[in-house]
Amino acid sequence: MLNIGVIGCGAIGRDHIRRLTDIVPGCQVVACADYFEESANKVAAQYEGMKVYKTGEELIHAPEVQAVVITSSDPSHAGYVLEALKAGKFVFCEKPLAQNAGDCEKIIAAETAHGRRLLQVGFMRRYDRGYAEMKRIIDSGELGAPLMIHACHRNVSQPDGFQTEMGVSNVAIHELDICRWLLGDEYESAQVLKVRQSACSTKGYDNPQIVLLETKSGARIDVEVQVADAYGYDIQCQVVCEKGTVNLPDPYAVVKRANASRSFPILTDWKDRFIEAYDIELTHWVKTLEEKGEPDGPSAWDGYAACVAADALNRSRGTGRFLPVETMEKPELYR
Ligand SMILES: NC(=O)c1ccc[n+]([C@@H]2O[C@H](COP(=O)([O-])OP(=O)(O)OC[C@H]3O[C@@H](n4cnc5c(N)ncnc54)[C@H](O)[C@@H]3O)[C@@H](O)[C@H]2O)c1
Ligand SMILES: O[C@H]1[C@H](O)[C@@H](O)[C@H](O)[C@@H](O)[C@H]1O
Repeated sequence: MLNIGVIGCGAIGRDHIRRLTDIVPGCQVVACADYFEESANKVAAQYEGMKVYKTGEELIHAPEVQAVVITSSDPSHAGYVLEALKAGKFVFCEKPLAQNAGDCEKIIAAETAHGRRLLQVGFMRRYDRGYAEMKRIIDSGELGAPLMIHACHRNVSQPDGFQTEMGVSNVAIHELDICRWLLGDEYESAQVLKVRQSACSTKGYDNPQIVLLETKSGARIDVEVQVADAYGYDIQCQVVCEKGTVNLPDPYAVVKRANASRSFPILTDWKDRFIEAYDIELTHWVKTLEEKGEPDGPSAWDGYAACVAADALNRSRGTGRFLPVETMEKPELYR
């Protein structure tokens, strides 16, 4: 039985605690912490024997905690990951791995010093059945080489404090990971464009933005990033290959026929849209720790590659130019 401590008791922290308790076999959440102690106390009160720590650092070093799940806000990720690696503990960190590529490099240095993997990054889309089937078809070669990806990432709205850069570093970071995974390719250059702005966002951040990427093999990717669309949580992805295309399926929904129309609901929350992917992701994580003694899901290198692209995109804003996406040499541990 793997004893887990969770740092961050907000939306996804609570959701992961629920699934680690009710769905995922072979583990239990024994501790939690949150910047607002009250949030952690409220969560712990719902689960028997769950201990609350005042700080994330105390939780990481608690002797009963064997693995740490980081679900606190983006700026806190790198510090907690480094602390967990210092303690030699397994760590699952929600995306993004860090706020910039430089912090990811520190994490890579800390993990490679151990000589084995301890960290997995929460790029759960790799565990979604739709994306997995798209990858299987692309990898089979039956459609020839992939040439282009057209994707879009639409959220209903954003909380206060959301900023333009987060449209890339927090939101499109999922596409930055899934596109290089689908194509088995790396990025060469990147540019973000501002387009005609939507009246749905009046809070000072750019919406929509278009993320453009070119890969090393010359494939082109465009991602519409709409962080306040006022209608639903809508994730689309089409990979165009030489001899055909593959599309991400829409989530299961019953079609209703009434009042002279056919209709089906569109989800509004990422929790529901990727519920199965999160379940599979964390089940796989716990299973591999138990069976192999280390994780095999998205690595520090994957977290880093996405952050390098995100940094280039955010630097490109307003320049009208594609900027190079340059990574350091890939350490042996991640090959
Ligand atoms: N993989 C996914 O699809 C997915 C989905 C949602 C969120 N996330 C990621 O998970 C993280 C949390 O997102 P959320 O939607 O739950 O946000 P949230 O705001 O609902 O929750 C964040 C929680 O972290 C706490 N917190 C903030 N700074 C902290 C610190 N330094 N130490 C301890 N606790 C701290 C806050 O008090 C809050 O309770 C974000 O990094 C986000 O990018 C990933
Ligand atoms: O933190 C969330 C989460 O990662 C969702 O999957 C994404 O769609 C949202 O845009 C983001 O804010």
